[in-house]
Order: sequence, then structure tokens, then C-alpha cells
Amino acid sequence: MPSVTPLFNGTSFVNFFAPTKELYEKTIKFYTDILSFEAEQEDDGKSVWLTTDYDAYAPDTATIKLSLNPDKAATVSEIDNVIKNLNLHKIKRDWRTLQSGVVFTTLHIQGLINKLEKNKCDYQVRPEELDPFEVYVVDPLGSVLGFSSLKNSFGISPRTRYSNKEAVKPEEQLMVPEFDELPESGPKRNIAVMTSGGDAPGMNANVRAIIRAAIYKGCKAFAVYEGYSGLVKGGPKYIREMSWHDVRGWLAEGGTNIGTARCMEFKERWGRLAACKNMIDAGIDALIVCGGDGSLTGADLFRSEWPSLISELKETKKITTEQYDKYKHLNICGTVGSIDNDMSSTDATIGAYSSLARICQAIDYIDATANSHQRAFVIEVMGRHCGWLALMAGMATSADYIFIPELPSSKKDWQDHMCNIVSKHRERGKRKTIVIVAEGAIGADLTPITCKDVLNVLVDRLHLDTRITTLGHVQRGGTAVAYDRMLATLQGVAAVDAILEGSPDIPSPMISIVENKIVRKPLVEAVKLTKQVAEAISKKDFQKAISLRDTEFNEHLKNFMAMNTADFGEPTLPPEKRKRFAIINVGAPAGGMNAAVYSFATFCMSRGHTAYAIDNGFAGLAKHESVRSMNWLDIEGWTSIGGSEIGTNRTTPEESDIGLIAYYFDKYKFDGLIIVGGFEAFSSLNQLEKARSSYPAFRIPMVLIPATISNNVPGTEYSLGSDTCLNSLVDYCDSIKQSAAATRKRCFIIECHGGNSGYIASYTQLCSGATASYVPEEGLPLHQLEQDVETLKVSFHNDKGKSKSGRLILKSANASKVLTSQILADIINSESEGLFDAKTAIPGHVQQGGIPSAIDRTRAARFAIKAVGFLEDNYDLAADSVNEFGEFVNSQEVSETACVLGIERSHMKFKSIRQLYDYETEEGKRVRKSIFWSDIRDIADMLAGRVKIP
Ligand SMILES: Nc1ncnc2c1ncn2[C@@H]1O[C@H](COP(=O)(O)OP(=O)(O)OP(=O)(O)O)[C@@H](O)[C@H]1O
Ligand SMILES: O=P(O)(O)OC[C@H]1O[C@](O)(CO)[C@@H](O)[C@@H]1O
Ligand SMILES: [Mg+2]
Repeated sequence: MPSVTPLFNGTSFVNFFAPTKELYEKTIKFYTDILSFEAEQEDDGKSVWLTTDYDAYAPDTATIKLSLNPDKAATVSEIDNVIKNLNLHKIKRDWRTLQSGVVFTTLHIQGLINKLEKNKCDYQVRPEELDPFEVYVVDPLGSVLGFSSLKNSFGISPRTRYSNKEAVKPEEQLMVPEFDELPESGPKRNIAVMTSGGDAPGMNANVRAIIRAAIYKGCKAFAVYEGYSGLVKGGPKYIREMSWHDVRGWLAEGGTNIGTARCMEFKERWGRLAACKNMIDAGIDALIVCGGDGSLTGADLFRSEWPSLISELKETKKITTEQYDKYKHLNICGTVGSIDNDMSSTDATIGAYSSLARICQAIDYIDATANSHQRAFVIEVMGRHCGWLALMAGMATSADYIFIPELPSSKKDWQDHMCNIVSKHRERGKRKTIVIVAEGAIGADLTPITCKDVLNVLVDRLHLDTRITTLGHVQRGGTAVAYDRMLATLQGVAAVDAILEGSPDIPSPMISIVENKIVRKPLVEAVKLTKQVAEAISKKDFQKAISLRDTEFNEHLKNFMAMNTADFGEPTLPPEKRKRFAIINVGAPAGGMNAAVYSFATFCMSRGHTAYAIDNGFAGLAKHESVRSMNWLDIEGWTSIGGSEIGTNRTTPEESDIGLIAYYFDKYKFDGLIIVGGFEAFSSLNQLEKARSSYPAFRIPMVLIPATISNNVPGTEYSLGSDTCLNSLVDYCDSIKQSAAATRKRCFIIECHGGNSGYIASYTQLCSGATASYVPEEGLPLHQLEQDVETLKVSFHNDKGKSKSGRLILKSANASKVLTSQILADIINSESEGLFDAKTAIPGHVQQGGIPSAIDRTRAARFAIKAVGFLEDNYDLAADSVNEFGEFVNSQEVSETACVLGIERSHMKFKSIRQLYDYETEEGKRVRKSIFWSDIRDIADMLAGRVKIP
């Protein structure tokens, strides 16, 4: 069958080969005469450039094939007869594309019914029999025409080529898919999305992904405006059909463009009954709710009550029996959007990390003024009854003290506890004090602890010059950080999949993230667990409340408490278990390296270990014996600083002089080593592990904490610094896109770092909505470039008047050495035929990111503390690697004492360097063998409307 390549940004590219000149001409005639395309013959006399406007498109005389939902009463031929009598172009059509690439249209039922009545057609058809039914238009070559579904922005620019290629067999020419052959075209949903509760950065990205994924998968997409309020009020003002273009540019916008509300009516049964009726009236058979714990509790209640609501509507004759049958199962799915991160069963809610980023930025700023005046600041953060924001902000800014609802101190002694810690910090020379108070903070008797309470204690007992800063709604504002854009987008696509795969016997899902993996969890369970946290707190069972939060929350809480009391009081380990551990940075700087060193050192202090830093990498050690024992005050504030305070470079131990390295390891009697870095750090660990047979000094446990913006370290799907880098690139892309859009008709080629890994280019594409990304793993094939230029031409061609027509293309520097960014821009400029221009933008080392992101800071702490635990646990094993003759025995167990600490899918894991280096590494290319992010590319391309040539 000739190929039909639909684009999803308002255009279609129909690429086919006519086997004969006669068929070629017939096809052109079909497009020009029947479909009213304008044809522009190209010089070769074989190609023609065809364009049309939506209104001009009138397929009333075209061949039409119909397909019906299986539950329809009428047969295809019956409907076919009806259709033949209709003047189709008067009826609103929505073109959609199936996953298979087949394009079809749904006639709006209202239009059709009117038409039937007006024409006095004697075929009596009920709406539920016909809605939706699908019309295929077939050209003389048997191509099912591909046009996308874009309200009033419809444009078609198929490029038709005449070719003498092998003739298409007649049976293939007319291989128009019948209903049975189109599994994806089955009963597609009318999917509505709504946002509810407090707005959260990333909600727009979620809505965009849901709308576009739904359209891409052949569904109709709707938005319910103003949260549950809109559902209760109903009607076209609140429940609106959305097109592909309606959500353009939403990735970079804060808040929620479809509005949100706190709706008391929905908490009442009558409100939910009205919502049920409004959904049915609008023909919506699936609902995706993006909101927090409250919204999803409401969604869960709505789902469980649906059978009784819809029965009541039937009994009171508010809906017909047919409507009852059609809508009797509510297909619902939750995507969790709230800055509070208070929903169980997911590690993160959409918006939480953006809010955290805003809080950290504010505290970083406050730090400077606090330091200048030697002041104390009491900072109130949001989070309702959840302490996640306060805890994570405390970790990320190394605050002195935090108050969270899950861990109240007794009303009597929180004052002592706080004053003890704050005064110790001051005694050791700290000039400022930061105390973070969650808005839901309580004492053990459940009475609230307010900022004023805290201020009074700091002033009265410690005589500190103290101020209160309530961050307020600043925390919810602004654009989403890269993580939230990614999370919201992936959750949106997963929610549409969950809806399409849902059935009455599958419990309604909630889309979650666990470590790095998007998963479906039963909504009802998640709501139940969330409620249990509140119950546990109200019963003063705080241990249970904490255990019900996710694992990361628990770990962070323990870590925070260990770190903020480091270096005073009795260490947690007995003297005989205290060791001498060292840390080193290797490779290019990456956000979070300093936080890793800080956390390592403070955690070591809390355990009683001596913490050493090796300055300037292995080269520094070999040249300058650059070892220093770490002092608490020296490292104060490092969490918030970018780069590497202890210095980093790419030289490996072998390049530096491995013998000398071993000598110094021996001299300082290191009992364990943490290497923080990227691929050179990985190679260094490999060299040290291999050298254990020759150098006893290396028979110690060693851990690599991956830290590189390229995120190319084998054994992990996340490296410190990659999030900081993504944020800086996404910000950069937002600015450049703004410039391109303002200039109109401009495309920027943005060149990314990443070595031979296309990770950052791919994720930046996902998070910025760029049209395409070229990565080393795929290279830069010319046919794809040609297609992308075509896509750009078509979309610029269709941009009219007010449309913001800036476009971005991302190119990993190593995607092609020949096609540099400038050459790419030159090619695009010469191919664009004046429709638009292309320029390059090269962010260079800006990508290392300046101030590290909250994610990199907090994960650095988690990694570092886990790594110290590994050193403690594996010391004996590594030291015991000699037999009775004093010979080194590298058993598997011993070799597993040199590991990479990574995150893979939903787990944090230590993986042996031997296994990784020998089996999972492409040494020459300096990347891991398996690519874990190819799905991301597919999703980014799908949502940007890119046509990918296999
Ligand atoms: N128990 C419930 N039953 C029915 N609807 C509910 C219930 N709880 C909440 N809702 C609905 O969800 C809306 C939003 O809930 P809520 O104000 O708790 O915000 P949220 O979704 O938790 O988000 P956030 O906490 O981030 O603001 C409520 O205004 C109400 O319409
Ligand atoms: O914006 P509102 O309605 O005042 O609500 C504030 C609340 O909403 C949140 O920002 C999100 O739930 C909470 O952290 C805060 O308690
Ligand atoms: Mg909530």
C-alpha cells in the first residue's frame, strides 16, 4: 500500500509512488479537482507540490469507506448508502490518525442528524448508533488519505512524486483497511482531562501530553475547564474539545491554562450527579484527573459511586437506556499534580520539584543576607499536611533545623532540641541560621508550631536577630523544572494508554513514578494509603505516618537528622568500627558534586569516621599529595554551590601514576574510597579494581557515584548533574524559542553536549517541545534531515497571522562531525525556500548549569550516604581478599566490593564494576551498551509531530 505519513501539527505528508503515468495523472486530478488542492508543478515534470485549505476540502465525490464501532446497530453498507446521499463537506469532520498511521475522520453526530433530518432521509438513525463513525477517503492509488485533526488550523501539503518504481500490485493498491483489520481503530474514547486542586507547575505539560497523545491515538480530546466546578456546571463553556494546536507552547507555561478550582459542590452527591450527567451529555467516556490527594480522593469516590449515579439518571429519565448502556462504566485515571507531594504510591507529584526549586532559590538568596547580618531566618513553606517540601528544602540548602508534620517534637522539648543544634552550629563559626517550618508543622500534642513560635524561641533563648519569611504562593508559580515537564509528559502519555487499555474489570489506575520508572498503581489503594497517613498523625502514631511516606522520604529524613547533628555529640558507631574514608571528584564538573562531598563528610562525621578529600583528582594526588581531612566549617554551604570545590579533572590513576596513587592510599591508610564523576571516574574505578592484585592499598571498598551531565555511565539511568544540565538547557531553549517565536518564521539549531550519549538532547527535546533532536546513537541520516526540513516547511507554511512560529532542533555535537550545526543551518536555510530561516545557538559550558538543581543536591546526599553505608558494610570483605599464603584472591564477592551506585528503573543498586565494564560498556564510545531512553525519543517525536523515517 502506498505510504501515508501523517504529521500531527496540522499537516500531512502523503508520499506515494504512482506505477504508471496514467495513474499519476489520475491521482493529481483527484487531488486538484476533487479535493480542490492547488498544484504547483516542479521543474522535473514529475513532482508536484499540492496544497489546500481546510475549507476547500470537499471529499463528497471521493471514494469513501466506512467503519463503525462494533457495538453499532447499522452495518457498514447501510451507513454507506446514507453517506452517499449526503453533502459531506457541510458536516464537521475531525481527522484523526491511528497508531498504524491510518487516518480517519469522525463525523459530528449532531451535524449528521441535522443533515439527515433536513434531507428527509428515510434512514432513521439514533445518535448512539452512529457516534462516532469513521470515514476513510481513498485516492486512486488506494492510499487512505492522511490528514490530521486540527480545529481551524487545518492545512495539507502532500508532496506527490511520480516514480517508475516497481508497480504496486492491484490488490495492494486497493488495500483499504476494513474495520476488522484495524484493531487500533476500535471503539476509541472521547477522553477529557481536567486539572484540580492547587495549580502546580507541569500541569500544562500534562494536559498537553494527554491531548496530543489522545489525538495521536485516534481519540477525541476534551478539556474540562475550572476543575470539578466545570464538570458540575457542564456545557460547552466548561467542557471543550481540544485540538493539537490548542496546547502549543504549553510545556513552558506555569500554572494550568484550563483552570483549576477547589469545588465544594463536588463533595456533595448532587454535585457528582450533575457531573455524571454533564459528562454523558458531552459524550465523554473517559476522564483523566490531574490533581492532588483531594482531587484524586474525589475521583476515586466518583468512580465508586458512578454505578449508582448513572442508575439514578436512568431511573429519573435524565438519560436514555442507550446512554446508560454506553456509559455505565466510568473509565478514569489519575495523574498526580500537586506541589505538596503528599500522595502515597508515588515518589513525586507533578509540580513538587518545581516548587522545591523555587524554595531552594529563595533560601539561597536569603542565605546571603542572613550571612551578612549574622541573622536567623525562619522560613515557612507550603505542603499542607505533608513535610516533603520542608524536608527536601532542608536537605538541599543544609538548613539548621526543620519542622514537619510527620515528625513532631514534643511541645516541651522542641525548643531545647532546636536551640542545642543551632547554638552548636553558631559555636563552630556559622554566621547564619536557617530554620524551615512546614505550614502543617505540629507538636507531639498536635498543636501547630508556627514561625512566630520558632522566632520567639530563637530570640528569647539564643538572642538571635531573627526574621520570618513566608514564601507563600511564589512556591507554586513560575514554569516547571525539567523533571516536572518530563514527569507530566510521561504520565500524560501513560494515562492515555491506561485509558485505552482499561476495562470494567481493571481497577482505575493512578500513574506514578517509582525512582525512575513510570508505573500504574490502583487509584483506590493510593487514596487509602494517603488517608492512612492523616489518620496515623491524628492518632499520634508518627512512626507509622513516616513509614507510609515513600522510601525516599524516609531516607532523607534519617539523613537530614544525621547530617545536621554531624560532628558533635557521640558518633553513632563504636570506636573500633570507625574508619578513614576518602572522596575524589573525577571528570568534568557536574551539579551535585559538592553536595555529594558535603553529605559524605557530614555523614562520616556523624558516624565517627574520618573524612578525607582528595583535591584535583588523581593528578592532584600524584603531583601534590593533595589529601585533606575535612572540617565541618570549611564545607558549610557547599550543597548550594555548582562546580567542584575540591577540584576535578579527567586524568585516570593509570595516566597519573597508579603506583604513586597506591602509595598515598597506603600512606593515609584509606579504608574506603568514593569516586564522584562520569566516564573517566568509571574508567578509574575499573583501573583501581584491576590493580588490586598488585597493590594491596586498593583492597578496600570503592564506590562510584555517577556524576556527569552526559548521563552515560554504565549501571545507572541517572547521574548527578544531568538534571542541572537539563534545566539549564530547557531554560535556554525557552529563551531561544521565545526569540524565534517573536521573530516569526525562525528555526534555531541548538547544539548540546553529551559526548556520544544523546540523553540530554533527547530529554531536552521532550521537555522543550523541540521539533527534532539528532543524537550520536542515530547519527544524522540525510533522509531524516530531508523529512524534518519538509516538516518544518509544512508547519511554517501553515502558520498564519498570530501563530507563534518559532521552532527548535536539538543536535548533540557528536551526532555528526560532518554536518555541524552551522552546516545544518545552512542546509535548512537553502532548503526553506524563503519560508523561514535557520540560525545556530550553542550554549556550550553553560550546560554544566551554575547552581545545582534541588534534585541533584538531594540525590547527591542520598547517593553519598548510601555509598558510605556500602564502604562500612564491605570493608571486611575487601580487606579479607588474601588467602593463607598472602596471595590476593579476587573472588566474585571481593570484586563486588568495587561498585557503581546507580538507579535502574525503580531501584537504587550497587553494580560491580567488573560486570559493568566487561559486559555493559562500549569502551570506545564511552557509553553504556543499552540505551534506556529510546522510548523517550518516540514520545518526544510523537508529541512534537515529527515524522520519523525508519
Ligand atoms: N473527599 C472528597 N470527595 C469529593 N471530592 C473531593 C474530596 N476531596 C477533594 N475533593 C475535590 O477535589 C478538589 C481539590 O481537592 P483539594 O483542595 O484537597 O486539592 P488537592 O487535589 O489535594 O490538590 P492540592 O493539595 O495540591 O491543592 C476539592 O475542591 C473537591 O472538589
Ligand atoms: O492556594 P490556596 O487555595 O490558598 O491553598 C494553599 C494550599 O495549596 C497548596 O499550595 C497545594 O495544596 C498547599 O501547599 C497550601 O496549603
Ligand atoms: Mg492536597
